Amino acid sequence: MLELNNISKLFNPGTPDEKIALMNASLKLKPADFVTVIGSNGAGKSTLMNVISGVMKPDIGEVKIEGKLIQQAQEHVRSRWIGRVFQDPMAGTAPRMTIEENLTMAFKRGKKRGLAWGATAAKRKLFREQLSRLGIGLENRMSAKVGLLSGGERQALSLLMATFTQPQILLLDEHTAALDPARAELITRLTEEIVREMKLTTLMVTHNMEQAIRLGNRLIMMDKGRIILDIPEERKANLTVSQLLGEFERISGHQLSDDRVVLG
Ligand SMILES: Nc1ncnc2c1ncn2[C@@H]1O[C@H](COP(=O)(O)OP(=O)(O)OP(=O)(O)O)[C@@H](O)[C@H]1O
Repeated sequence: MLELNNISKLFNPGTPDEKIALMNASLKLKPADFVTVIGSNGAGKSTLMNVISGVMKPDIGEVKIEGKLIQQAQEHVRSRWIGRVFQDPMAGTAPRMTIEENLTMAFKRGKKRGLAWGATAAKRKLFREQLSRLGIGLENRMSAKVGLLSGGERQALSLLMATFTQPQILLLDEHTAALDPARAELITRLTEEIVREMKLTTLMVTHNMEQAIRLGNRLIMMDKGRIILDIPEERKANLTVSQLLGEFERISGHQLSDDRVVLG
């Protein structure tokens, strides 16, 4: 499904400010893989997401979706195949537009099959159905401006918009980190449901170690631009947070230094 081959990305190469963001990173995701990603500060997690979504071009290496090289495709073109939810609830939606207008944008981006663009009543019915899945009453507020929603509501809408057209890849970039615990729990539950129901191939960066173990079927660890460990489902199922941190230390030779780490 998604294939990264020997991706490297340096910032400010050849200067005293040189930073290795990715170094020879390779990763293959099978359809419906749900992979959680943890790592130290500056390990390259966001850069990995940026290289996949087309925000950044790698210096070297290949990005493939379903066997096709996509590194020449611009970010807006890739957004047909790739859905992304950011940490900032303000990032994925347009605040001055209504919920319905925001959903229309997401709908247009992917052009959901089988529904004519002009069929307004059918479109509205679909939006209402999708919103009611979130279970937070947004289906009754379709003409409300998105800027008026709470952070949690907005992030739920961002998640819905990112997955609306069943993207081939879903990127979740610390998407619960800026929310209070109750809202983070809601978004986590919705994520699990949507990913499972739609069988989405998903990559989720998190600072929450318990979440990294509990969610998904694979866990990868990053350090200094490299993927240092790839833990399959069987091993992940019985892992504890202290074993996970011990494993990180054993392989990287140092403790996980993450100023936003949540142990669980
Ligand atoms: N635009 C940029 N210009 C210069 N250096 C950058 C840029 N973006 C990232 N870096 C550097 O690349 C390295 C990887 O950064 P990245 O943001 O991918 O790490 P991360 O794992 O997401 O970190 P964190 O968990 O702290 O957010 C870091 O050393 C960072 O300082």
